[in-house]
Amino acid sequence: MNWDDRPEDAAAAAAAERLVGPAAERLVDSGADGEDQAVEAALRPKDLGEFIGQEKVREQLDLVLRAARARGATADHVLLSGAPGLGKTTLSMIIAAEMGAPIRITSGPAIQHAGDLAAILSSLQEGEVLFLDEIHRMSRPAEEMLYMAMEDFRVDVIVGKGPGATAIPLELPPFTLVGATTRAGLLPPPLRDRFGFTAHMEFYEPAELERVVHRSAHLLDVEIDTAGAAEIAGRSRGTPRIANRLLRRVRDYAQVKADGRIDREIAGAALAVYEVDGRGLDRLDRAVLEALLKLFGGGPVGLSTLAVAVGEERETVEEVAEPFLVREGLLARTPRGRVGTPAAWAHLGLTPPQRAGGAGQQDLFGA
Ligand SMILES: Nc1ncnc2c1ncn2[C@@H]1O[C@H](COP(=O)(O)OP(=O)(O)OP(=O)(O)O)[C@@H](O)[C@H]1O
Repeated sequence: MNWDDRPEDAAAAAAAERLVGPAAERLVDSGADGEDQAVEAALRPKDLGEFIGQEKVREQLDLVLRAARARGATADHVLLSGAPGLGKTTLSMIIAAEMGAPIRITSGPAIQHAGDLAAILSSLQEGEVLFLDEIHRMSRPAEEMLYMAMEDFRVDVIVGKGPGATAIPLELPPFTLVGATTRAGLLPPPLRDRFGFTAHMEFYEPAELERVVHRSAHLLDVEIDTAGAAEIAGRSRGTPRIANRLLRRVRDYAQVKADGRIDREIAGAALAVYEVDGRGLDRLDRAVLEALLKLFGGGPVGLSTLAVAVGEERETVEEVAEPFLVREGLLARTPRGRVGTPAAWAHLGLTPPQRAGGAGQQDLFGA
């Protein structure tokens, strides 16, 4: 039996108190929203020197780009993998800027037919950077066309249908493909192998995010002290996009409730209004943890049951709340279901129940 779907659990949970409503717009979502896109353009670092953190990636990329420039060649294709909001788009723009090349931006889902890709590729200028976001979501035929384009700078355009169809080879100017993906493991090996340089982007350390916050505050003309920046950085879930978004909300608060300057107290008070706690958990994250600990004694409990208890879709809990909770060591996915860790009990200020025979919560992790 799949422990996530036990009907008795679902029934029990359905009767349980609903802790929250549907997932609202989340301040701590690492994806971009409309407002972000406009501000992000202004806040993006323009060259590798301005790009904060990711030391190894920066060092390696710097070598790749310098060497290409020295040879007067187009840079090798680059694959960037990592969670949303860590700076993949920013890096692709930096690659273009460092190479003195124009950039074309598109995404996997936008390329459903090989013809869409052929149209883009055939209109590239020599040396141009093609940024393909969510490259793992491209259609199969487009992907196959991309193999040849990356390797030989050539595509075969199929004209006609059925037995009369002919392939017309089309020469392409040399270009640099920068592919971005949140799931490098989903890329077929033939595609992965065609990238000359692959970089995995890690979540940022609090000290790095503090620098991101200081830099953005400076660009937005906001006064902020070290403690205020640290407060925002600590709640930003390792993600520059979230740090920038929280900074903007704290700025609003500081303007309305104080004199516009941000310190630890103002940052803390502002983020309390937006229900982002000291560790970066928001209302949904805490609702999941609270249900897990308070309603189900810390688990193990099936995912569907947990989702019903918080009044959310199973996918929302699994894809939106859980990855961060797991990363933070607050929730564990065990074969018997979800379990709250000792750190989760501590974070919510609750005491774990003693199990029969004196077994504590930790014993569940061996399941
Ligand atoms: N290393 C960094 N230093 C300073 N700011 C950064 C850094 N990385 C990202 N940012 C800022 O974070 C925001 C989001 O970055 P970006 O759009 O590049 O992320 P992404 O990984 O492409 O996200 P997605 O996968 O959702 O497209 C931008 O405003 C950018 O300026």
